[in-house]
Amino acid sequence: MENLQKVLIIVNPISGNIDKTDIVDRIVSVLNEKNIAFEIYKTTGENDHAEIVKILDRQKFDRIFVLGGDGTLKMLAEVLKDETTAVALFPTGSANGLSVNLNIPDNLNSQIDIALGGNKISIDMLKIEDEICLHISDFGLNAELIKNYEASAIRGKMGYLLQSLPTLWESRYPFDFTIKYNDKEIKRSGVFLAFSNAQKYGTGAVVNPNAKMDDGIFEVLIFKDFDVKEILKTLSNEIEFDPNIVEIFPVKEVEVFCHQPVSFQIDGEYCGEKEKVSVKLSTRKLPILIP
Ligand SMILES: Nc1ncnc2c1ncn2[C@@H]1O[C@H](COP(=O)(O)OP(=O)(O)OP(=O)(O)O)[C@@H](O)[C@H]1O
Repeated sequence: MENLQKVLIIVNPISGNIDKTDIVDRIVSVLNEKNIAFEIYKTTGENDHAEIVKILDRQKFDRIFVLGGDGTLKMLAEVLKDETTAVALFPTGSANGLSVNLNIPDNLNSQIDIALGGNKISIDMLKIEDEICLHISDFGLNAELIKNYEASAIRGKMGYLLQSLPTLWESRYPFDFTIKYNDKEIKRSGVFLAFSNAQKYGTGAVVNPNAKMDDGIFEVLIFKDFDVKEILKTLSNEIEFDPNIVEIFPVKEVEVFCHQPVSFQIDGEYCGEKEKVSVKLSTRKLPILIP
């Protein structure tokens, strides 16, 4: 174990509808046993970016523990400028896509061991206009599903399942895209187009089987048709898609223009309908502790 002096613990009290008191108590008792100082910040949902910047400006932390979902982590990623402070995940959101991709276990003691251990990966982050994306962002059918899910009362996987048929029924797919990258311009039609730095969605569906989160590139994925056979492959561990249905290519920077406004999402948060987005690798990476 590195010589850890001080840890910042960021707790989102509402994420995933989970009471985190016992989790925090357990973490605190381990830190006390090991004589590691700590500070706890509870998010409020208002002004958290600015409050965390103030805390990080005031002092240096060796580690930051995050108890929340993808949204809480993304908020930290947007303000954490010091790439030597590694982040530990305690996945407690309704969507924990990054933890799923990094194989963070469910067991709290294992999570604490990882958080205090020395195994790290510095993941690439995507910059989409002014926002950070940590794993997958997309145009089309999946973003429409997230929009309908956010408007419904039922959370979790069942909530997504219940919204899947109405989403398919109402969708105006296929969507027409013009994609500009590496001085090329191509036109494609598809049910969804994703920018992906990760292999899977938080639900576990594998859409970008060969992705590496720290390789300095990300992938553009286009599902050209609503093909049940190819969609079922995302739920298995099969890693070869039919190239006539699924096109995947690596980029460092890309611009996508839609021929009409299309639903768009970043890391599971619906962002409205958009006609154009520019995506590039962030100049910063995010160091995360892994098993
Ligand atoms: N104390 C709080 N009260 C209400 N909202 C909060 C609070 N703290 C953080 N938030 C909100 O929590 C969201 C981030 O939650 P996160 O994505 O980490 O977990 P989640 O369970 O996946 O949440 P969601 O179901 O809303 O996506 C942000 O929208 C943030 O504004």
